[in-house]
Amino acid sequence: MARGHSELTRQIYGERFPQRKDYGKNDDNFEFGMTDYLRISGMYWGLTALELLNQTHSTSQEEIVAYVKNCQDPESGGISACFGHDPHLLHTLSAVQILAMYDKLDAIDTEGVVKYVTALQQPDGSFTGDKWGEVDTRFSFCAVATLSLLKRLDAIDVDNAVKFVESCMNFDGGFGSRPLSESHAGLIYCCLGFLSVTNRLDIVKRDVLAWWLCERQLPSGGLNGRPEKLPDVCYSWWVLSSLTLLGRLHWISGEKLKKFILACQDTESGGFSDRPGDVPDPYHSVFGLAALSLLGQPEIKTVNPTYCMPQHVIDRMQLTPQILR
Ligand SMILES: COc1ccc(S(=O)(=O)N2Cc3cc(C#N)ccc3N(Cc3cncn3C)C[C@H]2Cc2ccccc2)cc1
Ligand SMILES: [Zn+2]
Repeated sequence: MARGHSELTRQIYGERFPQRKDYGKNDDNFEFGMTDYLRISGMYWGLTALELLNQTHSTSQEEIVAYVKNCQDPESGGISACFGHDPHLLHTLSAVQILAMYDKLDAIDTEGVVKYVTALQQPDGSFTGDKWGEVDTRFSFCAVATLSLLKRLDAIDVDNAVKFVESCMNFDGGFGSRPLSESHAGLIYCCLGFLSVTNRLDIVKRDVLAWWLCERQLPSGGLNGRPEKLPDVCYSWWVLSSLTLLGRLHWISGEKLKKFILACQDTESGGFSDRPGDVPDPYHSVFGLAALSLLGQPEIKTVNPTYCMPQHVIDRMQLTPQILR
């Protein structure tokens, strides 16, 4: 099993390794400034990793909730990665996931979030990521995941949103960013997560897609995101969660994959990197842990394959995203 839980905690907060990457409160250091653009998502990655490890964290929930609240744009209702940045669907979802984990959704203007998400739906059913207009199936998932966590899926045209995602399905059963875009494991997870939330997994070519997904496994045991690409720990999550939603997790070798994921854990800090020997980070740490959870690692709490959040949070919220058995 992954080395000490507290080592990963230190990796994320850097308290015991000041010379190492400090993701902590030291807001005048270089890394802190250079990661402003992803801060609230970085918080979701780090805090979810700690929740899956059943670790309390050194930063108080009140401080975290206050930070998230401060990132909500009063005008649009959207939430940004960092105070003063533009709101975006990616970060709005991360913010709602964090608050849902702590049962503190009432700390923000939830109707403002509903207004922001609803305003991003396009006539063809798709969603843009923000006001600058980039359409991507990633944002379809962010939209319905956010609204379902707020119990407000009624605010959008779900049937039209499903029609757009269905239009992005390829001959290989996979999905891309937009119609006719190449299949990619990350987008397949987003589209299956979208269909799981909207209870429309019936439209998927189940075994054609499951076959494409299990062919992501390489001799190293690791998974890649597209044919001919290198393995990467974050694809462990995208592919495994997708196979779990399809009821086909057993189509890959869990033992070989577990060996690859553990080979990516940094022996000094406890964090996970994309590939063995690379620098660890909170993103690959949470997706490595979440993948190990799907593989049944007993020391890690059960993760929900649709939301990438602790299952006990989804249960408390009485959410029942569709999963094919
Ligand atoms: C280190 O250069 C980067 C490059 C991009 C980004 S990013 O745009 O914010 N982002 C999130 C991300 C976070 C971290 C961490 N900590 C590290 C990487 C990484 N990538 C890049 C990556 C991951 N696997 C291989 N690659 C090259 C994905 C990317 C896109 C994404 C955003 C949100 C949700 C899912 C995926 C951040 C850092
Ligand atoms: Zn990666």
